[in-house]
Amino acid sequence: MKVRLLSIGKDRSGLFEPAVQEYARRLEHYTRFELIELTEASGKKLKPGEAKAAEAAAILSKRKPQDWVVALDERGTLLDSVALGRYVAKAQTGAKDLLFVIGGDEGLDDSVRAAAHQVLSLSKMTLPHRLARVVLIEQIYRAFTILKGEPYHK
Ligand SMILES: C[S@@+](CC[C@H](N)C(=O)[O-])C[C@H]1O[C@@H](n2cnc3c(N)ncnc32)[C@H](O)[C@@H]1O
Repeated sequence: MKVRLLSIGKDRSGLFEPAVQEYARRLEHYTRFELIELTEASGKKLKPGEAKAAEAAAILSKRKPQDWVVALDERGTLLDSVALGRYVAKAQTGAKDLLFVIGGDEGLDDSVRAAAHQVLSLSKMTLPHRLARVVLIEQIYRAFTILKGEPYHK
């Protein structure tokens, strides 16, 4: 299976990128994995709603027919790590790929949530999107170690 993690905008602080790259490297041991970064539309002098719609069009153009789209949103469903592992296993069994999507400063457009197979919350709190990205990639890595019965998850 292939897992892709799509996000909007660059990590200008550089705080989280080393951790993301480390988990991306580790994930390659378990699955085909790709990080996708799309340019923020908010810097293009668009109104907030227009920026979200432009980002949504770019996000949805990356979908492939075999993808299950998982939209990250604080209002989504809270899963524990074992349940995320079960979700990954279900996708694997169904010969599906996973496309995880993290929004930009303005969040995700309704059209992305509507197109998603799952809207996933990492917490009820709002996280900066770059921090959400590192938490999510660690949880994807953890899910694969759970499926392999490895001791990483205690
Ligand atoms: C700064 S947040 C956007 C907040 C925006 N006000 C909203 O209503 O969505 C940027 C992105 O980070 C991700 N994110 C932030 N907190 C999250 C959480 N608790 N659970 C899941 N994703 C989160 C989402 O993908 C969100 O679109």
